[in-house]
Amino acid sequence: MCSVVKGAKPVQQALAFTLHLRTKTAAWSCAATRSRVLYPGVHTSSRPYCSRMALGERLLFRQLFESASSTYTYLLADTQTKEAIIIDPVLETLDRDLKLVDELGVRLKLAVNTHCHADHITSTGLMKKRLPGLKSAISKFSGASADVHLSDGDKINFGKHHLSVRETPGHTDGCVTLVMGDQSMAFTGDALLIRGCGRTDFQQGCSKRLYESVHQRIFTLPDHCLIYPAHDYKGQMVSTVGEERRFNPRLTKSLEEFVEIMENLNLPKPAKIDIAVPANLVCGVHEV
Ligand SMILES: N[C@@H](CCC(=O)N[C@@H](CSS)C(=O)NCC(=O)O)C(=O)O
Ligand SMILES: [Fe+2]
Repeated sequence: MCSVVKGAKPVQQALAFTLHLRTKTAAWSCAATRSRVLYPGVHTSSRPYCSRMALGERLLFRQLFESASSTYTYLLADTQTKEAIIIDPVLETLDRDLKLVDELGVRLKLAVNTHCHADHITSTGLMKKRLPGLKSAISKFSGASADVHLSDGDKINFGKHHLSVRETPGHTDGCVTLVMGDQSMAFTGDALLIRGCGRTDFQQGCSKRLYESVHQRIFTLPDHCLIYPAHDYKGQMVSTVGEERRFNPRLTKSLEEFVEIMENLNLPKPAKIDIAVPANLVCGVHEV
């Protein structure tokens, strides 16, 4: 049964985190061909863990990409019970994602958004219509409607696996990072991007809060913990906590320098912000 267990205490969480050193050979896929198609001129084949398909016993893991908004969607499932969850699915790739779910024979139980996205419309609302029984989830601080409102410490169970919810506000009030139970991987949404981070100039953004979120709630994970963000604009697919702690050009700086950097990004606003935010506040579909 896939479920969200509310309000696990930090001590309980810590006990649940049994660091599982994986000695078995994981299944890998060849990243080179796909990378060349998706990102001409960008060579990612030197980082084979980018296309890691299974991290260990009974875990199915897929990283999917939506090219118009450069969004990553993640599918995770227990290969024995077939219970699955999807993170940050995009409207434009709904059919692709549902086809994959069908082909892999997994049962999607929960569609989670890491935050109320400003650049694309989520497919969670339409996905629920196509898959009766599917529930949606988003942070209680997002202001968005969903079947489940997530809080810090909640556990999202799927089969024998779970993701722990860590609130990581700053890009928006309702940003969460989802951490695998064994802390082997973290889905950081737009809080922490690879060698970057989410902007803080709209949707209640606050650079000081984001800095504290990343340092206190993400950089405290083990160095080997894989970082899977919601976006990448340079063809990068995965990083680690250790890498970002050492090489992130924004978050290796002092708080004061970070705030200064964020105040001077001068990014154009996302092209779809005026339609995406209102739509995402109602799960991606306006009720008629
Ligand atoms: N050009 C894109 C929007 C790009 C953008 O603003 N990305 C966001 C994440 S989506 S809310 C961001 O935080 N970027 C940080 C950065 O440093 O790039 C569009 O028009 O959609
Ligand atoms: Fe965002």
